[in-house]
Amino acid sequence: MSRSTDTDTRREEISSTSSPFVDLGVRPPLAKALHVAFPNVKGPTRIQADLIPAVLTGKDVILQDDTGVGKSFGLMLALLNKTRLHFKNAETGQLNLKPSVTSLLLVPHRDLAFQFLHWIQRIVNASSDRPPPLEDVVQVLVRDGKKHLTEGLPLLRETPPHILIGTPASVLDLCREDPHALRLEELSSVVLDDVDFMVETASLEGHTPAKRKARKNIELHPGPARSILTNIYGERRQWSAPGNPDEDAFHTPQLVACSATLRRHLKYYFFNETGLFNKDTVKVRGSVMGFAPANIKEMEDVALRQRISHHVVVASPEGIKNASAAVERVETKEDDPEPRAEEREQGNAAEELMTPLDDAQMERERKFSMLPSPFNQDALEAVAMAFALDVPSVALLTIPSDSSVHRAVYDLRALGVNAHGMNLSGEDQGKSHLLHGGAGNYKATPTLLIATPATVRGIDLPELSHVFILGVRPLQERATASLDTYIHVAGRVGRFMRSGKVVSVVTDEQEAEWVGTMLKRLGVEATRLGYFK
Ligand SMILES: Nc1ncnc2c1ncn2[C@@H]1O[C@H](COP(=O)(O)OP(=O)(O)OP(=O)(O)O)[C@@H](O)[C@H]1O
Repeated sequence: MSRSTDTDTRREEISSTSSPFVDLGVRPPLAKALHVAFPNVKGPTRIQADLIPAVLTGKDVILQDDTGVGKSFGLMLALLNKTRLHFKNAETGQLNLKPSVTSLLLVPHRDLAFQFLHWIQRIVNASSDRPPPLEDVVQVLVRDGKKHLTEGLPLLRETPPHILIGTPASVLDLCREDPHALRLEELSSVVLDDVDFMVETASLEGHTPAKRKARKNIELHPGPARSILTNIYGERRQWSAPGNPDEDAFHTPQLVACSATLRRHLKYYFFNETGLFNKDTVKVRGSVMGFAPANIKEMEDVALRQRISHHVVVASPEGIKNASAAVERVETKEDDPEPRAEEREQGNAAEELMTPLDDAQMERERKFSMLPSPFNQDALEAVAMAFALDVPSVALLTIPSDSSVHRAVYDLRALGVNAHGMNLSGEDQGKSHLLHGGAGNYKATPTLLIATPATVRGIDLPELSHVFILGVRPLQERATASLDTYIHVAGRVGRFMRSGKVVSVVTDEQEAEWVGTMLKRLGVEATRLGYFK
């Protein structure tokens, strides 16, 4: 007789109760596996209650809501719930016995692909005592040397998964290598999470030479996501023209696009310029692009923006201090006590607070020790100090996209920080923090994960309490893009009732002022950190 486990008991308990997800159209076995895998997910968030049924209708969906409200998680559930697709045999016209890829989920970077993979893996493992092989359900295709072609492509041909998750560049590589492997136009759905980062568009306003050049540039170099979309949907406008007798015979996959930031020019591209979206597209929209709540009653699942505090710290040879415009913080009873140094003062030597590096990283360390650092050392010291005083478990540091993550890791480790480049397929680099239960886990060695703004979009690390941002200044020329970047980077904290701090580290008051202006546009102001002057 087999021993019963906690998971078995939980599955039995759940089988006798109905799930609010079932009311949205989620099949009971999936709802049951969801509750076993994610016991904290008791019911849908407000946006999921709209989004899941919308995706399940099969119509096109455009979705916009704040960061951290469950958009990606809801998309994953809807895609898992879809009926498995079988392509028709091109010669006989009969449905193939072997199932095909049902949905293609395009994401802007590899770590988001791995995050989805981990979520799905957890649900698959909870689905039964003998779960199906993971590769039947989901596969990830990211550029990793040529591995996506030498290993990913043969696996995809042999075992087409229900959901294929990939970056646009890797999917385009695959389609060029073997145009028949994926049969893009026959898929059931194509989903773009964080679409604005994958499909580049330029502002429609203004006819300055710089703006004209930006628009021309996009035309000449459309980028992989645009190429894939044109490939699949390029003829849609022509076929869906009113009065076209063949309109119904023309199948294209459902198109779903989602982000917290959807600017007007992107919508124009989708609806007016290209006609990629169908005319009966469902628009799912929550609160949009700001940190100030529009309506307090609606804040229940809108990531509780008040719980993110924003800080601007000026680091210079004269010392580290709060920006002069920063205001005193008004304490609320939910606020975390600060600083947290006492939780960290367990008598640990600095070395014990470091998790080891792998061989490649060690080799890099040796090289870096011979070269001067490109980073402002005052700024790094400010990060190191705030990390030591205030971070209980995990923090994130974003550095400008043209800087070296490896070098930042090296420099911060030299300052005693347990720093790692973020890589959600590696344990110390983030994977182990992906599925943890959230705040309160102070036992693990505190870790600072380092990444560029582009590679943190959509990432959800439940224990994350702090985001440090270095190098806001280079983004100045493109104010709207900078604002969107800030929204996505800052949105890694303050998710699902958790609090969090966003600390922009700048090197002079002028830069601090610029950040202050940007915060004003978001409806918030910088508050002082108690442990800096
Ligand atoms: N219904 C739910 N109940 C409780 N927690 C949930 C629910 N749905 C999602 N979550 C959790 O909320 C977190 C954020 O979800 P998700 O990443 O989907 O947000 P998002 O809106 O896509 O954010 P972003 O715009 O930053 O990508 C995840 O940790 C997820 O496990």
